[in-house]
Amino acid sequence: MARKPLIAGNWKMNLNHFEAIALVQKIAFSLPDKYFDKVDVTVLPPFTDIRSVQTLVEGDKLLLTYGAQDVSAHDSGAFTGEISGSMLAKLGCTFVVVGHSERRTLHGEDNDTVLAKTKAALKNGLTPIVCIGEGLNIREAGEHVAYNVEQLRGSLAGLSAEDVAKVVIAYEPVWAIGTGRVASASDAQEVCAAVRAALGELATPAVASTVRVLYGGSVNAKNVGEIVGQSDVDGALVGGASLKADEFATLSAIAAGGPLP
Ligand SMILES: O=C(CO)COP(=O)(O)O
Repeated sequence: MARKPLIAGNWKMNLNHFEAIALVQKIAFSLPDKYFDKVDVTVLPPFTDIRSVQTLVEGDKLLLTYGAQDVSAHDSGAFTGEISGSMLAKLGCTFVVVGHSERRTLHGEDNDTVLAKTKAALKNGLTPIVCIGEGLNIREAGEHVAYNVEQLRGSLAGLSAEDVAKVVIAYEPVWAIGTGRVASASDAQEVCAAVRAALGELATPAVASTVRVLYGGSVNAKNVGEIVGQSDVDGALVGGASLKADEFATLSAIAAGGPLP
């Protein structure tokens, strides 16, 4: 079954709400509506920008969507500093990133936490973009496929096939994030294909054939074409290049199959 590519811009901790509005306006201007038949485009700003992005997207009826970079595993209550899935849903978010390697590494999130956050997203009608990815030592030891499959299983453990059908997976090798060192297209394909096979076992092959599996790590307008050209890679989770409107629009257009805007 044909899967519509998804280009997701993870802004990380960059841009205040004024800057967010300017960037979304520029992306929308650079990427005419016709592209959205062939690619889904979403931006994932910091929490403090989301209300402003919502106002712009709804007010101007933009076709791009938006989401958040994290969600609490809890519904509400005494969790200082956390943001719940229902709060994000109320702001019209479509997606939420869970288990980004920066959260796994810098904030000690393990697969159980990622699973709890994935469930919190699903419970609130948000599409979780569940991130997995190996460090350099694992890649160099040649254990990357098994490692990623294990992380996937742990992060989705016990979900029904119906719920697995609602997630997006992002394979982001840690050594390729923000380093300029992009995995080769065949490296991306190797792990994304293994992810799809594992999804087939966790749910069913029919479900696995519908789930979008993204690649992330130093994606830009120059390399996105080859990466999303792989049969099991259905788009990209883009960091640095998502902060540049022209480049993000161009790489989204390439994922749509062109022409360039
Ligand atoms: O972590 C990433 C997206 O979530 C990738 O970041 P870069 O594209 O900056 O390498």
